Amino acid sequence: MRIDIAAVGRLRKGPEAAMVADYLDRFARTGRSLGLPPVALHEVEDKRGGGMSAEAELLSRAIPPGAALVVMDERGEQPTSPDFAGRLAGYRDQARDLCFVIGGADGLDPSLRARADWQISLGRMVWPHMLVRVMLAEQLYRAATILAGSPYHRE
Ligand SMILES: C[S@@+](CC[C@H](N)C(=O)[O-])C[C@H]1O[C@@H](n2cnc3c(N)ncnc32)[C@H](O)[C@@H]1O
Repeated sequence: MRIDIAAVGRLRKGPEAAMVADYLDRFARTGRSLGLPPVALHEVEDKRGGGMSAEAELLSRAIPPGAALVVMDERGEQPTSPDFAGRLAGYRDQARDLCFVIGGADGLDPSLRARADWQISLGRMVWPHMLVRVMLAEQLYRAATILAGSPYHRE
């Protein structure tokens, strides 16, 4: 199994980058004994102003063939953290690769959303894509702690 995040935009050094790195590092350490691999982050940038369709093309190249496509979108399903952890464990148990996709300022091209295996919403409000990276990284770490039975997550 591999886990990737494909995201539009380059995250410069700063608080969001530090938080993403910290949560992904914690995920890697907690996930090791659970059979969960470290997350690889792929940033894509369309410098030609081609909009969502050009971004979709770049994102598609970053999605490993055969990986379950998990699109982050405010219109998606709103799983609980234990649900999210359970689904993550399910993909691991099937040895299925997983790729999370986060759009840019204009959002994700409908063609990408249409072929998603799962659309996850972090609430119905729209968040800046850099914060979505932080929240996704935190939820991955939280999921690993839930699967490990550690007391980080409390209901
Ligand atoms: C600034 S938002 C783009 C919003 C855009 N207006 C749209 O209609 O999609 C950038 C990206 O962050 C992610 N995002 C923003 N809010 C989200 C939410 N509530 N839940 C899940 N993902 C979200 C999505 O991947 C989105 O494409």
